[in-house]
Amino acid sequence: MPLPERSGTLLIRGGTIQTAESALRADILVRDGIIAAIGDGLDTSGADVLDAGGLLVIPGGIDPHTHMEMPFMGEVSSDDFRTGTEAAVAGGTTMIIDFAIPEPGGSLIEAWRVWSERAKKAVCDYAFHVCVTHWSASVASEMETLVRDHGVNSFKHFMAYKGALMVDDGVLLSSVGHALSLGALCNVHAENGDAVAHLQKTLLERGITGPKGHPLSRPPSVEGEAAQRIIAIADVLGAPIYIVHVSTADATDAIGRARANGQRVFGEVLAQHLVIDDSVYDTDDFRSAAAHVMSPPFRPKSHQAKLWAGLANGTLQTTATDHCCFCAPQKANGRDDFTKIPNGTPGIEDRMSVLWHHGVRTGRLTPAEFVAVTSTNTAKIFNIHPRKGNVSVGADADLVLWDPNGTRTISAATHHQRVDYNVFEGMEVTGLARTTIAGGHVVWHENQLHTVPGSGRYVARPPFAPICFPHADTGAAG
Ligand SMILES: NC(=O)NCCC(=O)O
Ligand SMILES: [Zn+2]
Ligand SMILES: [Zn+2]
Repeated sequence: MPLPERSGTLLIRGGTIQTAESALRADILVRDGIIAAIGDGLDTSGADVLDAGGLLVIPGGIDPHTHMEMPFMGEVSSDDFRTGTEAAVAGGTTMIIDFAIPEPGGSLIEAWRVWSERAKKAVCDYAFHVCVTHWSASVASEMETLVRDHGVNSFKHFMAYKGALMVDDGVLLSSVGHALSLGALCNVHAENGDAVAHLQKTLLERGITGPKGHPLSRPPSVEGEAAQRIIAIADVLGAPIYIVHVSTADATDAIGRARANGQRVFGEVLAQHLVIDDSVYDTDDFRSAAAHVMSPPFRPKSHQAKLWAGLANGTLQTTATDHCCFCAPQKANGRDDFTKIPNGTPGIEDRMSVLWHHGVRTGRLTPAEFVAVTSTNTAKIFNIHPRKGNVSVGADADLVLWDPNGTRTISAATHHQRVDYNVFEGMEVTGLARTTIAGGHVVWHENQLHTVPGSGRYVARPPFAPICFPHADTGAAG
């Protein structure tokens, strides 16, 4: 089928609309980037037609955790906002939330400006969590400005990376408490950074300098302890909290207990952690082992069942990729010292297929749950629903014509990510994006990109997401 012109009006005909709630056979009329009508027998004069026969029409994926062109560990991650978002749309993701990270001791607003400049070449919509890496009166005041004037409703904290991004409990208490008063949600990378630093030192002293030392320096209990600690801090303050890249049974259980007690704790899991285990470090091939160095590291396989169950039973709500690419020459910085290997793995192009193949096709997730954990729940938690993560009249036309039976083999040889390996290399997956529509325009169709750098828009996110701040939603005293 030929590619429709960028005419502004598009009819998606013959598909089954799959949302997080239901499946419905209906056509969709898109006008000026917005879903204008849903139904049969729509007035479609002048519209370009996309045939969705045999396909599902789903909300475009939202990846709430990416790091495009991020300076980190002496390098800059290799996918920029153009290449990274092109890879995103090729895989059915139409929005990312990246992280603006201040210089040490620096301004949060300046970081937001720097990242806004970098993101101007994005081909799909984007937003930023802003990182809090230190505490002062000016940080508090900048958080307020970011929420009020810049559409930021989430702040990120690292409990790991001692001597760089890590914050202590005092900073966490101040920041989470302040964010609560602003109606903003705090994100946390939960690993005990002191324990990691201690174990790294001990391992190096014992002569363990290769990538095998990486998982040994970050055992599951390091994540479990930090998850419990931030949950306790949030409980003390009565604040919601969002834990990024949950990789262990330990942290999943901690979130489950907190939620059972009524705490608003949200958990994110990465596509990579769901299907790849720690056997990737069990090799003397430095390049291959270093390629898999990310934090938290890949875990013993036994953790994966808990992560999948967490997604299915609602303990974990979102899936992400922590897309953070470093090529082999960058990873080689740590050839003689695993603590110097830039941490991060790619994933943005393959998250949706991996989730469909290993989630839906195995019966772990229903198609509705797939939509919930790939877009809708993220849109609700970060307060951009129903504009995003949704197929309804008035919503943004970020849509994917999803082929539930289409098959492809994942490979760095064919992917669009600007990185020289793929952690899912050779994996044959069923379920793929035939066509991706971002902001009403076809950006991926029949295996071809049709993107326009700069067509992505910044998405301002208002504070007090109802799912995080139910008191604010009802008007009751909080
Ligand atoms: N995850 C990772 O290894 N790199 C990116 C930074 C972070 O999210 O911790
Ligand atoms: Zn992290
Ligand atoms: Zn990250």
